[in-house]
Amino acid sequence: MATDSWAQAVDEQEAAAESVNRNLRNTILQLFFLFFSQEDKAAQSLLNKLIRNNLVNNTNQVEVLQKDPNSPLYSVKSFEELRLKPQLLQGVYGMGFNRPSKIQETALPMMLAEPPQNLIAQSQSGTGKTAAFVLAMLSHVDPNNRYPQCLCVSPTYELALQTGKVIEQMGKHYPEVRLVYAIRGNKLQRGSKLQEQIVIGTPGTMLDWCSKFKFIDPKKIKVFVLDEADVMIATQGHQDQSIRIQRMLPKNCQMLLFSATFEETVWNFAQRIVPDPNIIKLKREEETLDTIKQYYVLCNSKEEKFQALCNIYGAITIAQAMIFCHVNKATISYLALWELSREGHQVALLSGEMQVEQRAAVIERFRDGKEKVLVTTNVCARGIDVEQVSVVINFDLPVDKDGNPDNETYLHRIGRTGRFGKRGLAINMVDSKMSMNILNRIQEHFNKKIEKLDTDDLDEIEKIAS
Ligand SMILES: Nc1ncnc2c1ncn2[C@@H]1O[C@H](COP(=O)(O)OP(=O)(O)OP(=O)(O)O)[C@@H](O)[C@H]1O
Repeated sequence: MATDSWAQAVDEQEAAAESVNRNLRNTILQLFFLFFSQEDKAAQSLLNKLIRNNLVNNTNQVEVLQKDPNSPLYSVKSFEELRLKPQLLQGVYGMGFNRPSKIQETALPMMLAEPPQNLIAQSQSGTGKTAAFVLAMLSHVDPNNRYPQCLCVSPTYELALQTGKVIEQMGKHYPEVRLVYAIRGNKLQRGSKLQEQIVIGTPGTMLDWCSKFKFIDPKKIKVFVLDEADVMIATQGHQDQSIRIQRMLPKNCQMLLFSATFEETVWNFAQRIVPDPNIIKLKREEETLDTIKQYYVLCNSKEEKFQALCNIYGAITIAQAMIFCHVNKATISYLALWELSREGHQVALLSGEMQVEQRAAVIERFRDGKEKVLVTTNVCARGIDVEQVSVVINFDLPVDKDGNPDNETYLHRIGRTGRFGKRGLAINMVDSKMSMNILNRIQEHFNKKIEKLDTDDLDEIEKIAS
């Protein structure tokens, strides 16, 4: 049985590789044809597209990065050396992962040690944190025990669904382990006792399931994961609920906190609530990814910002883009429903005011490539993993409630592109002295220069994308 599924996983891998090769062969033939017909511009544009779509260089690039000690994808070990169960190795390879990333290689031995150790871990966006804690949960469950043993809490409904999918994929060859979603709308009968070993959900429903409805016996939990831990701690409601869940868990329950960002006060708080933790922390200058190029565009009005957006779209091929703006219905509707669609783009709109089920459906369509542009707010800033997002646009810069730069949100937003070694482009729209000041403070905070881009110069735009 195990051998069959292994063979099937290998077949799937080979079929995927074969289809990539076929596409590559066709495109290269097309490229030769264009060069020989002296269609230089068309050939150049196709070549750029090829590179941007990562058909040529992404696999190579990941391999190169995984050998570069300065890259967050650097690893010296194989997944075998991390001593994963054979079923999980099959899951990992079935997902097309060849080697662990730095965070996976460092965090997994700590998380799998006996006796279990707590961990607070920071690693750049898109470097495989989810896979790391999912593997830890799947490794710790005892499939013979039919009750919840691992709880994983995410800040949003759609992120909980996305992480659940990763658990399902990684655990594909480990069918005895089951998963349930503690999210709004998933109604269980009163008095039920869950048999699934892993529960993934949002903090409010998870708390209700542990305390009010008693679907989960918190005393039997072995692993408690807080994904996007800094926002779980910094947001009042999430913090209360997460801490109330934590108080119900046994003293020796393993606590795992993960995020790409930990503001100093949040980091200190995390260390107070997690007993004796292992710590993986980035230096400030390591937080940004070199694979994401950052630019800003000077504009005088909303209309000019929109024109800049159109120029960018006119100059480069964008696989998929996410455009972030303030929680302002008027701007969102202006961009999504009217202007961009009128320009012929397939645009989706996602804001926090929508029903959660509706939001999940929008993300699903975007993930499937049915829409190429997602206009959204901070509700999508964190965690969402859509491989084809090659450009992130901050139509409005991220600010906190006092109007100060929200550095953490900035990092999470731009991290929706450039996932796992891919190259990405982040473009910030600046439309006032105040927003220039915010951008400057973001640059200072990360000690990273954000270059100016003239969107009236199409050649310049083409250059930054090549
Ligand atoms: N070892 C690996 N080899 C190849 N791809 C990987 C590996 N680990 C993770 N990935 C892929 O990299 C992408 C990013 O991973 P993931 O979503 O876990 O990042 P993250 O660190 O949790 O990001 P974020 O901070 O945005 O939440 C995913 O598409 C995932 O499938």
